[in-house]
Amino acid sequence: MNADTSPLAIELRDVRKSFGKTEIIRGAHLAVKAGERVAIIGPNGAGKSTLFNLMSGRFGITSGEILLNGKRIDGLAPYEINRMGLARSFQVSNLFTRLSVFENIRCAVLWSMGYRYAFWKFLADLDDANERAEQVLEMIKLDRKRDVLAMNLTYAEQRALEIGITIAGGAQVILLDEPTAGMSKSETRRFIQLIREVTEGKTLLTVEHDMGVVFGLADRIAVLVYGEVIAFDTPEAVRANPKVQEAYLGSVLAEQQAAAQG
Ligand SMILES: Nc1ncnc2c1ncn2[C@@H]1O[C@H](COP(=O)(O)OP(=O)(O)OP(=O)(O)O)[C@@H](O)[C@H]1O
Repeated sequence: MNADTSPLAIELRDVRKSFGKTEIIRGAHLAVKAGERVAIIGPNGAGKSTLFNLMSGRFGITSGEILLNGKRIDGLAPYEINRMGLARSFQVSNLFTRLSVFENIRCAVLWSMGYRYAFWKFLADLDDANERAEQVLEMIKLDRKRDVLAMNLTYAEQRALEIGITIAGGAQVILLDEPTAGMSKSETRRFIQLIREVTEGKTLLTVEHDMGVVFGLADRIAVLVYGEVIAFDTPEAVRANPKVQEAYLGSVLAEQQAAAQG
């Protein structure tokens, strides 16, 4: 019996999702504890991004249940799920490129406060929003770039700004879709550290292809193959799991090792 009684931050119960006649998520189960860092890995097309889209409410599920902090969220709109404490980043850039770094963060903060074009409310909230935006800028180490337009940042800085936008509202469950994609090795190393810092004490789920990032960041790894979670365990246990070796890791590790040597 499992003696660990930590509360669950996010739970998937027999989740299924079809696009037309094709079932992409085929009875996925996952139970992530509050404060855990989890990486979701798996072959291309396994359904990793789809799983994120289901958790964040971008797509509706076909059947099953998704719970956030013990409450059902399947069927809710993305903004409702966000206000309940789940925020996600996207593979594709989500920045306002013609706004400054500070304004990007402040927009995200105001949005999370439920600001909806009410001018009196906007004025009342502005001091709080400014303060929170400054805190986030420091956390993502872009305070010295606060007035730079987002389009003039380096690629790695833009990715950091995206993380800032994702955490701006104070969500406790953070979903990051390939946060280090396209970065050099040294940028990736620094970025893993940044992710660790800004998600300290929060629950983190990442979709990730880079095994260095996965093994450097995750407390537990979920392996998704053809829309099913075939393993969910510590990095060591996942690495040693023959089912995972056969379905995915064996070939990926060999490829990444060859690339590192070549
Ligand atoms: N909106 C959609 N409509 C139809 N099919 C979709 C849609 N979104 C995803 N799919 C299909 O679902 C499958 C899983 O896609 P998904 O992007 O979730 O995989 P993934 O594991 O994230 O892949 P990758 O590692 O390549 O990013 C793919 O076959 C994809 O074509």
